[in-house]
Amino acid sequence: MKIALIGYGKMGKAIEAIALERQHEIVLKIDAHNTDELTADNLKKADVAIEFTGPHTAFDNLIKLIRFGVPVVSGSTGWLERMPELQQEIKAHNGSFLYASNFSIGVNLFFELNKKLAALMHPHSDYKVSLEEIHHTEKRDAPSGTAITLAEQVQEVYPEKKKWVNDVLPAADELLIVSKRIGTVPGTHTTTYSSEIDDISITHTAHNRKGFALGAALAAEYIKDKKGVFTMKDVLGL
Ligand SMILES: NC(=O)C1=CN([C@@H]2O[C@H](COP(=O)(O)OP(=O)(O)OC[C@H]3O[C@@H](n4cnc5c(N)ncnc54)[C@H](OP(=O)(O)O)[C@@H]3O)[C@@H](O)[C@H]2O)C=CC1
Ligand SMILES: O=C(O)C1=N[C@H](C(=O)O)C[C@H](O)C1
Repeated sequence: MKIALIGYGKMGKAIEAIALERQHEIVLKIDAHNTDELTADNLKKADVAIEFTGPHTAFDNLIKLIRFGVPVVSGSTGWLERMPELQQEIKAHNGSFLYASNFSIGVNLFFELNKKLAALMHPHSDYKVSLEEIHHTEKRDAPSGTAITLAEQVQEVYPEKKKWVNDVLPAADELLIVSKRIGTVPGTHTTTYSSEIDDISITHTAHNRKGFALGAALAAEYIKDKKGVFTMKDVLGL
C-alpha cells in the first residue's frame, strides 16, 4: 500500500517505522516546512493518507485531503468541534475517513471497559467519578482527545454530569478531567470512582507510541478500498 504521511513528527515517524515493517511504501511526507507539497497531484500517488499534525492544522489538511479524493486516517486531536463540517464534505465527495482519538488496540479495549465500569458504578452514588490523563510536555492540547472520549462515555451513563471540565474544581453536575504534563510520558489515562470507603480505578498506560502507530496502520489497511466514515470499532470488530 502506498501511504502519504501528513505530519512527520513523533507520530508520523512512528507510523513510518511500522508501515515499512508491514511492507508498505511511504510516497509522500508533509510537515510544516513543505505544506505547499500537499497537492492533488502529489496525493494521486497514494492509496491512503495518514494525518497526525495537531489541533490547529488538522481540519484544513483533512478538508484538502477529502477534496483530493484520497482515503484518510486521522489521529490529530483538539479540532473535533469541526467534525460536522468535515462530515458534510466527506458526504459531498463520497469520501473515506477514519478518525480515532486513540488508535491503540489496548485503549480501544479500555474504552469498552470504561463503558462497562460506568454502567456498574452508576447505581452506587457514594462513588464520585473523575478522570486523569498524563502526557509529555510537548503536547499542545488539554485535556487529551482520549480523555474526552472517556469522559463522553461516562456522561452517556451519567446524564447528570452535564459537561466535563478540565483542571478546575467541578460543580456537582460537572465531570472533572485532570491533565498532567510530565517529561516524555507517551499517554496514561485513568478513570477513578472514589468513595469514603475505597477507590476503584482503571488505567491504561502506553509504554511507547508503537500501539498508536500500529492501530493507524491497521486503520489505513482497513479503509483503503472502502467509502464512508469508520471508527476503530469497525477495524477491530468490537
Ligand atoms: N489518535 C492517536 O492515537 C494519537 C494522536 N496523537 C495526536 O496526533 C497529533 C500529532 O502528535 P505528534 O506526532 O506527537 O506531534 P508532533 O508535534 O511531534 O508532530 C506534528 C507534525 O505535524 C507537522 N505539521 C505542523 N503543521 C503542519 C501542517 N500545516 N501541515 C502538515 N504538517 C504539519 C509538524 O511539522 P514540524 O515538525 O515541521 O513542525 C510535525 O511534523 C496531536 O494532535 C496528538 O494529540 C498523538 C498520538 C496518538
Ligand atoms: O499527543 C499525544 O501524544 C497523544 N495524543 C492522543 C490524545 O490526545 O488522546 C492520544 C495519545 O494519548 C497520545
